[in-house]
Amino acid sequence: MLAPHPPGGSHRRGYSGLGKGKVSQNVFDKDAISQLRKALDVRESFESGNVNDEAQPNIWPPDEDCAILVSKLLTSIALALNLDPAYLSHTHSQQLDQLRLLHYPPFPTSVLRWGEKGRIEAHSDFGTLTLLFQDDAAGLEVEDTNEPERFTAVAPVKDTVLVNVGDLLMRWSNDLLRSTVHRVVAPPSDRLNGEARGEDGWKGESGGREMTKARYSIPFFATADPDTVIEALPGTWGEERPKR
Ligand SMILES: O=C(O)CCC(=O)C(=O)O
Ligand SMILES: [Fe+2]
Repeated sequence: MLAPHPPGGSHRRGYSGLGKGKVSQNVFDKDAISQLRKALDVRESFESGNVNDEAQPNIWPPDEDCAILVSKLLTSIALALNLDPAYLSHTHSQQLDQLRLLHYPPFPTSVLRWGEKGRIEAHSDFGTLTLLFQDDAAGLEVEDTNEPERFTAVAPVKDTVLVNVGDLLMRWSNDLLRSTVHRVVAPPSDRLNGEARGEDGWKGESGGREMTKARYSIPFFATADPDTVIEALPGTWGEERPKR
């Protein structure tokens, strides 16, 4: 838990996990309150407030570590391209990053597999690099860069960060580094028994009662400072490989 609500009720900011809170507003008797607290509410929450409220400072997940990792990756990429090590990382000095907290609720597998509803359609990310933290729910797929429409499942690996190249870095590297088209669908393990499309949709033998479990993921999108001039990086173009 990266942004925990402080213990007690006075600093009302940050994240409270399931079963951490209990509203006891209309109960005043001490014994009754302690009795009530034994059965904690099944709820999680995140609280924030006015940025100028000094008495109640907001508590956000730290993103400094992500920015440091992005900087290290950019340094490695610069070295691999025979550039000055800081060539790319110094363009991220303003850290105009975006952190997205994603929750895909449990959903009937037949609806997801038949494509009536999706989790996230095929797309590429727009910045330079994306760090993706995912749980063990699976369902992420990447498109084959040589064969459009052919997707491969990306199995989640515990305690790892998945890195995607974004469109800006692809443009900048004159398409040497390709941005990955990716999507989230029902995981392969959720194939339906006797999978087949009935008259009323893709239901399988069980009549479409299976549920695909919830998925949580956190992408961290990095991008270059707005005054960065994006033109094909030295070494990524030449007679054989003209600038795009
Ligand atoms: O849930 C995921 O892992 C993918 C999220 C994603 O691709 C995005 O938000 O751009
Ligand atoms: Fe994405």
